Amino acid sequence: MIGRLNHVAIAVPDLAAAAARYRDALGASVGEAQALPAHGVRVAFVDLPNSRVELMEPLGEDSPIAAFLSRNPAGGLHHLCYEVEDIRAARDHLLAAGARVLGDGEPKTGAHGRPVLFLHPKDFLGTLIELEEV
Ligand SMILES: CC[C@H](C(=O)O)C(=O)SCCNC(=O)CCNC(=O)[C@H](O)C(C)(C)COP(=O)(O)OP(=O)(O)OC[C@H]1O[C@@H](n2cnc3c(N)ncnc32)[C@H](O)[C@@H]1OP(=O)(O)O
Ligand SMILES: [Co+2]
Repeated sequence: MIGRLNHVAIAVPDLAAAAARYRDALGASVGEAQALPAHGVRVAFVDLPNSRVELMEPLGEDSPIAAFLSRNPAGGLHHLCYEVEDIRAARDHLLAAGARVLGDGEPKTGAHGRPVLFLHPKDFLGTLIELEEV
């Protein structure tokens, strides 16, 4: 069911500082920051030869990554995003298998303009998983 690794996300307290660190210390190519108010984050993608890193800072009062950052004030690995061909079929398969799909279970539009869903970290070895339909 899951295909390519689309991105690995890092939650950070300061996106500009994180982007500068990747650019200056690691010589990475970091895209423009994009605010995603519907998701409560501002993100910038680090493009790599075989995948991407998503740097994310909280946006707004109810950011879903605020609590994570209070537990990890310097930042930390936040989620893995896998690609799927049919996100609703994947969701239904996972629900039937007893996994928890976060939110109301309806795919939302992600940073790449494609449908995404999140799976509870406690159901997947302590790892928050995002699925993105491609
Ligand atoms: C979609 C746009 C963009 C894109 O790529 O296109 C993005 O990726 S946006 C990313 C930001 N949005 C989300 O992360 C949405 C899904 N996340 C959530 O709904 C919450 O973050 C949630 C429910 C996973 C965690 O909420 P919270 O941090 O408030 O903590 P809880 O007390 O509810 O957590 C329960 C339990 O899980 C552990 N936890 C929390 N976050 C993570 C994590 N990222 N990785 C691993 N484990 C996590 C937390 O420590 C608690 O564990 P416990 O042992 O019970 O203390
Ligand atoms: Co993501």
